[in-house]
Amino acid sequence: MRFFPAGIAGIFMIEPEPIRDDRGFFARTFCIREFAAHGLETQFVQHSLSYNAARGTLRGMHFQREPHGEVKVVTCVKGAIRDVLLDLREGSPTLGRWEAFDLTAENRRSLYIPKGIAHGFQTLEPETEVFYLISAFHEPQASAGVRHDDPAFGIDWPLPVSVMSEKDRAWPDFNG
Ligand SMILES: Cc1cn([C@H]2C[C@H](O)[C@@H](COP(=O)(O)OP(=O)(O)O[C@H]3O[C@@H](C)C(=O)[C@@H](O)[C@H]3O)O2)c(=O)[nH]c1=O
Repeated sequence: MRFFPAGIAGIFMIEPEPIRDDRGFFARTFCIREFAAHGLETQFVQHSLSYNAARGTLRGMHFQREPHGEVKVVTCVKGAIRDVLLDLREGSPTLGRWEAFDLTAENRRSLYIPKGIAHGFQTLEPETEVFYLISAFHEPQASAGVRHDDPAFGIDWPLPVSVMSEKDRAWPDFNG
């Protein structure tokens, strides 16, 4: 695997290194040793799948409050997404900054998302599936979010929103 640090500290884009032969390839997508060598979380207590029927579906921007902060590794295994990461870590030099990445079934890229980073994505194709490794258990009381169009951040989304949850429409304005 190759690990590329993003502009926001602590975020990595990860690419598999396929070993090819006549049948296709074999590629490692997670390795405790390699993650540990990069100082990354290695314990992922939940693996989850997000299926999205329509192009333009938007989920986000989500994080869990401490002490239930979660590290996530996100991979698009079918279709394509524009994935957006927003730094909400108190004291971070990039607090309030966001960064976007295209993850597709074809490019097979993953994103390593540290605690305190809000995460969201919009599907670029119908029938899109997103696979997660998550380091903490789901704690509904600790779930938090900011609106995808909060003027405090000015996130650029690629498409008009086709489908979104009521919860995600209703996140209040960010007040620092
Ligand atoms: C996230 C999550 C949801 N659920 C349940 C709650 C609810 O009934 C249903 C759908 O939940 P949500 O509406 O929160 O699903 P969704 O909006 O897809 O939530 C996800 O969004 C992206 C952007 C992330 O970064 C993820 O960490 C997660 O927050 O699944 C779990 O049981 N475990 C989980 O870990």
